[in-house]
Amino acid sequence: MHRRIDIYDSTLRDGAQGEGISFSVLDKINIVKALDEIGVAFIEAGNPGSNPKDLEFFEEVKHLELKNAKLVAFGATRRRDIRPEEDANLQSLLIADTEHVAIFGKSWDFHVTEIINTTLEENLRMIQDTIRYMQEKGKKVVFDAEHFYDGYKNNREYALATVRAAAEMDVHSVVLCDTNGGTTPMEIYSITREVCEQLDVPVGIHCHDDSGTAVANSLLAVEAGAQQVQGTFVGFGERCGNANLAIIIGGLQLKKKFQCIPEENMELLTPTARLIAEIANIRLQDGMAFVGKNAFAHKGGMHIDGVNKASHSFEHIPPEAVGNERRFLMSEVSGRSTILKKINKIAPEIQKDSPETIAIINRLKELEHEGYQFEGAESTFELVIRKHLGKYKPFFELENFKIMNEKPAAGDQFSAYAMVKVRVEDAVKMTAAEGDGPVNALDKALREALEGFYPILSKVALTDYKVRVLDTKEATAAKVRVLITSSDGERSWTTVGVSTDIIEASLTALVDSIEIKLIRDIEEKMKYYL
Ligand SMILES: CC(=O)SCCNC(=O)CCNC(=O)[C@H](O)C(C)(C)COP(=O)(O)OP(=O)(O)OC[C@H]1O[C@@H](n2cnc3c(N)ncnc32)[C@H](O)[C@@H]1OP(=O)(O)O
Ligand SMILES: CC(=O)C(=O)O
Repeated sequence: MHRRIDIYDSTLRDGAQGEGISFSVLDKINIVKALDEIGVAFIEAGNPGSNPKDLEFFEEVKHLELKNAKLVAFGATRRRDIRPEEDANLQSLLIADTEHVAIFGKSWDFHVTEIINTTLEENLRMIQDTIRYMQEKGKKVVFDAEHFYDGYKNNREYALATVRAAAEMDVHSVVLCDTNGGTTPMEIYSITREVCEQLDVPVGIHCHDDSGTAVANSLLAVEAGAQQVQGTFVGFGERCGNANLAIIIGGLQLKKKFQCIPEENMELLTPTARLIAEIANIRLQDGMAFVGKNAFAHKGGMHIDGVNKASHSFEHIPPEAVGNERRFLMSEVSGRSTILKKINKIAPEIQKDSPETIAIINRLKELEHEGYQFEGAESTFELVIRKHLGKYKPFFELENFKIMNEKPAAGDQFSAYAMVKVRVEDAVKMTAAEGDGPVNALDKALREALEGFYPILSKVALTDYKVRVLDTKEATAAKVRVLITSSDGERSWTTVGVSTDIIEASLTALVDSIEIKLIRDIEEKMKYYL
């Protein structure tokens, strides 16, 4: 292992400056626990001078025992022309009662004279007075040199003077910020290297992603000598976001052998990223490196064939190393190896060259051509395989159904009614149900009709319903693809239907969903008796 890198997470401070992000005190506490568990060194947990919620949080968080991370409260240097003890924001920082505080100060001469409207000399005094005051109060100070790289490019001597002013005070670290996210990777490397050579205190890096290079910039800053990396765990933050720490940790620890978090916690990388996204109520991008749902999803037939022979043929690291998982996607670009894996779950005797394998691939391609997509709906594909192999017996027959829409809806509650007639062997049952729309009414009527025959269906609920119009030129006569996700509380599965009639497409997906549940039920029972 190379040197240790301090991971400094600002999800709760700079992350909270991202559009659409708002944490409750409990959300913040839960994120602190997750970050501590995975083993980041610092958690910049809020800006106590900004709002009462952050102050309340710092009061609450005192009761938490952290095993790895140190909490940091964040705020600006004192305002111009006043003493630190007169500055309300600095007083709030003290109330937060953390061992470390982060103080951001100006490093770009233009910001000093045009944004905070003071002199270059007063700004240097603001930096040193604030650090001294905090140190007198027993705090360890992280100094964030805001806009350092833009400042360096505009007035190198002055930018360096601001970080020297902080370093002379023997701060915990001086962090170089690419606040506007516009600095290129090689500029970051050479400027950071120069600063690291000049300062006697540890240097950190804080990048924003406005040029899409925040991760690359952070990695290069470490190569140039930075010892602390600031960012947010899944990358959200002001404007385009902050450097994504999950990706940085993956890159630094697995590829460059720096130690960012305890080695045994690397497998928490994906669960932690997903938990933080969940708490923040954002969707983690499927394509996110290391931790995204697609990071190890293989679609091309040749890739799948390669991965089955040797996983590193198309994977840069094993997914388990970061707690992620490999997925093989079913589609028209799948080869026989992928399809065979699915077929073998139902008929282990079938080989790659068996005529059944070829016939099922051809059927898959035909169906995709008609508008089906099985990537997210493998349950329907399982039924295609079963039907093709003769390993399928319908559980029921839908003899007929009728749907009525009503507008305005009676009592403003339901807008649609459905009647269905089903046959199970010689028994026939008719039911009617009302629903929030035709598909909801049909779903309810169908389940009600079948529950008498198959009580297990009472556990099934529809959890997601998506419609995609496939040929927009045809307007209302266009084909639609309906994806339905169902759950029985333990498992969820997705089925698909395609038709020019949205009701028919929904019905196909609904029937497949019910059949899959009944097949799983039989499989469970067989396992029990074997
Ligand atoms: C790059 C970064 O991400 S830095 C962090 C940015 N984060 C935030 O702004 C979120 C939290 N901020 C807030 O809640 C509020 O801005 C507060 C409570 C801190 C301050 O609110 P207000 O007193 O109403 O000031 P407002 O936000 O309008 O303006 C900022 C003030 O801070 C001053 N200021 C800005 N940076 C600094 C600094 N590094 N040192 C000292 N003063 C500063 C500005 O000069 C301005 O004061 P002025 O109006 O006297 O010129
Ligand atoms: C300090 C900070 O958040 C920045 O400069 O971007």
